[in-house]
Amino acid sequence: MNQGQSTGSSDRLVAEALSCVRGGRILFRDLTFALEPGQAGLLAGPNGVGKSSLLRLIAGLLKPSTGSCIVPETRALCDDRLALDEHLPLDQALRFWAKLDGSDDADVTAAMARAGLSHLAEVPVRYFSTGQRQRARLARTYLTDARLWLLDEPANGLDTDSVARLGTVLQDHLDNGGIILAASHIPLPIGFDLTLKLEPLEELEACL
Ligand SMILES: Nc1ncnc2c1ncn2[C@@H]1O[C@H](COP(=O)(O)OP(=O)(O)OP(=O)(O)O)[C@@H](O)[C@H]1O
Repeated sequence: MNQGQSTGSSDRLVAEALSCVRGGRILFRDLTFALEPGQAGLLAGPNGVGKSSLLRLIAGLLKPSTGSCIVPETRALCDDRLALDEHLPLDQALRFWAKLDGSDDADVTAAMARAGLSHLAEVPVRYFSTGQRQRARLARTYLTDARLWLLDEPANGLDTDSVARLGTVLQDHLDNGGIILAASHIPLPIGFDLTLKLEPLEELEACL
């Protein structure tokens, strides 16, 4: 097997001939694409086709089976894992990460406002509803100053107003030179420069 790499950093996201095998199955092969600062890419395709795997691979959490990837040095992955201490009120849970990221209290306040969660700052995260938890995940992403945002179903559980608010924040990120790669079954209210439609492959066995 030709082991792939996820190495190098730049202002751009460049994926070269990426392939991914999981559980003995080829999910995708020879995927090549690039996103420039200010550009957004949409990952589409049916359940289980490998969208989340591709995001994790670009985040550096999975190794490609073949190919390589050059990514901005700072990247944030927002997926269904809630990396916040559920026993803490939201503002304290976010402050924990702010300290590690070198952000300050004003950044925490701004991230909560952008996620529409200012009124829940003092509520323990464990009491949050489905949509509020999703907005808390997004607030954690907004708190980073990562150039590349990797968003896995960012609109899951959001009401109409929250989807619109998400669109505003995503557009701000692009306008500031950020890059977004998002997997979403729900239409997101931003323009995409690139759509990658992943198709199920026939092979049941890895043969890379
Ligand atoms: N840790 C793992 N080990 C083995 N196989 C895995 C692992 N995680 C995911 N898979 C498999 O990889 C395939 C792709 O999963 P992935 O979550 O990337 O799909 P997806 O396109 O994001 O799907 P969805 O639209 O349902 O979110 C699935 O068949 C899944 O069972």
